[in-house]
Amino acid sequence: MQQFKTESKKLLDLMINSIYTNKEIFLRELISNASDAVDKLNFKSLSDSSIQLGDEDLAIRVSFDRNARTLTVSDNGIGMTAEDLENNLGTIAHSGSQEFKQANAEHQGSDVDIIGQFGVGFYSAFMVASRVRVVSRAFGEDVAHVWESDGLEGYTIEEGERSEHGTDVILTIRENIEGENGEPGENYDTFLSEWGLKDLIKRYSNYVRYPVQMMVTKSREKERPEDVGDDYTPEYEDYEELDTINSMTPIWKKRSSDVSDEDYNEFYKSTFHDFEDPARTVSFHAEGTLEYDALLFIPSRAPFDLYSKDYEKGLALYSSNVLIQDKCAELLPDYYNFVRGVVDSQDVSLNISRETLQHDRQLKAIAKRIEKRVTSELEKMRDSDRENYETFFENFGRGLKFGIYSSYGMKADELGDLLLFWSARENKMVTLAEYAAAMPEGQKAIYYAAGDDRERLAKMPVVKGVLDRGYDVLLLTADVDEFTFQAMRGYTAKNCPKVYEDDAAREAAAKAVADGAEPETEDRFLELKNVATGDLDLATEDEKKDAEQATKEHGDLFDAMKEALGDKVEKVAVSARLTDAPACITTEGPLSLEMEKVLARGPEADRGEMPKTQRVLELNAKHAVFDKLVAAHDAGDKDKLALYAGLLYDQALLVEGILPADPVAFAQSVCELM
Ligand SMILES: Nc1ncnc2c1ncn2[C@@H]1O[C@H](COP(=O)(O)OP(=O)(O)OP(=O)(O)O)[C@@H](O)[C@H]1O
Repeated sequence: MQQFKTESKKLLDLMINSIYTNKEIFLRELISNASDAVDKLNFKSLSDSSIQLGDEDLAIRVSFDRNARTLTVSDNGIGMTAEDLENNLGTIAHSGSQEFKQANAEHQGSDVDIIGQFGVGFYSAFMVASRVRVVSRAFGEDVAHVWESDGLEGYTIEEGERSEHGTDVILTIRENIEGENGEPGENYDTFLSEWGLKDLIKRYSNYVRYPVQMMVTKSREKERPEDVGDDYTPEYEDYEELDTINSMTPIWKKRSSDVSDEDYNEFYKSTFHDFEDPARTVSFHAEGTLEYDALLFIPSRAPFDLYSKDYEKGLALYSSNVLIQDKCAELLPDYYNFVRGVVDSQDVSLNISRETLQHDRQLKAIAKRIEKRVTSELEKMRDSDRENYETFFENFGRGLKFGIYSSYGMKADELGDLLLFWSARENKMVTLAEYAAAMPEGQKAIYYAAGDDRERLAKMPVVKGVLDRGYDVLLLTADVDEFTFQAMRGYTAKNCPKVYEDDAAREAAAKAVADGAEPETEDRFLELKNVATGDLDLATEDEKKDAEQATKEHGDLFDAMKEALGDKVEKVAVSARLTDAPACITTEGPLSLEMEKVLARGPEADRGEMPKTQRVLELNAKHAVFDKLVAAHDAGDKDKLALYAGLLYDQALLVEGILPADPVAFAQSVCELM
């Protein structure tokens, strides 16, 4: 059989320039290799008693020399022989670490956490280095070897010196490239600066299990000379000290019973840059085909940019303690975009650049589980910690409602129970289930009113009308509320009690159920009804009769008023929902006044595609104003009737929070009347 021939130069070029989107990850790759090398020696020491290692002996060191433009990553791990250098660094896509993992698969426990698998990470060094020199001495060997390459033509291996086992990877960092013609340049100097390197170590390698150390410059007060007076100003000096930069132990791998709330809170605040403790912390370990640890936080307050388009949702994704993605968006649905946290799995199949996963389905499986956990945590909070849940809902409720609306109600079953709305009767936030449970027998709908101000809504005649009949009204004040309700028909059908046409039907059904039979009477689902739209079907038989009578009697009056109002209204009619107020505006069809208002602020209005409400001017036939209307009409005073009709229409809109289309004309009409 013929062997494939590889064009190594081209392959190397591909490796260096095409795999990674982010140059800075080279440091993550070199530190991961160093960690693997230390891990291998550690593993060897566990099975070979002649090797004595103290835990504190094992470390990774990062250093740099700005003048020589070198950056060195050193470890005192297993090291490489000349043959290893040839095999591992001279062969692209040969992973000594993967081989090691396979060879020792049976004996590995949690003491080993080998990261390398593809055999390419090392070459990422050439993204930032013009030359790489590797000085390595294998454990148990007397001589060291030096591998060197400029990443273009090939490499050399020679004998060299190193005082003990381990490896130094020395990069000659490229010169900065100036930006040209508006194109950004490249600043390689950050890889030769203390803060730049510290930042990268913390970001990508914070949880590597061995210490990553670096000499750092610190400042201290100089010793005070003796006999100094009170006016002595302290002097400071810089000094250098070896610091461990990474925090090593991933808190999410610890059992939650071993971690204090304070530690979780501290971790949350420092990692996700919040100054308040999280409202909830959830940590769990998933087992099965895909094993992973997850640590999730529900913040106490919304970040200022939560609703801006720059906000990025996502959880940090780690594999073998190394950061793969800062914000893996696929792990969270949009409506849980506020959740922060970490997922760490050794089992996920990474793509070669270690920047994403190869298999979507693994992410999907994790995301599903996370969603369930967040939902149940929120339910727990809703039921046992209502005050904090209300704060949570104030912060993040809009996203949940939007989740129902934008999924066309598909998410209503999951999210519907988490919603809270203001109850006008109870004067507090309630869930739909709580509303339904408190309904008096015979109530056929969940009533709501929508507008931007709760106080104003509570005073609306149509709201009072329903409250007076003994039914609670939910006061919705968020833009998305009514749109969400429209997507929740399926929710009430499934999750709320059934309702019947009348008492007799309900009693017949209850009796049938008690007798163990199928109820013959038809039930229907509890509708969500805006108190200012359509027929509320609340009038008593007497009221209905009165309304019919008034309609018959004053048909001409209504026609005349409709004529005066023109296409502002569909019709003028007798109201069955008003008690004290003279008139109100209601709508027919699916669009309410509030929805029209919301849409007028959105892109539909800019495109000139605004749907219009079908408005009805409803009159209270028992109000003194009605008598005035009748009198004006009977006297044939068309002008007066038109004036009254216009005024009633405008003031009814004002009550709804809508300014008259022509405020000047409205003011003039009021004066005329006076
Ligand atoms: N510091 C080191 N000490 C000892 N061996 C090393 C060191 N760095 C690299 N190696 C060897 O070189 C091999 C190739 O390294 P490289 O970074 O290219 O790939 P990898 O770490 O195996 O896989 P991945 O591409 O997934 O990171 C490693 O598998 C390891 O055997």
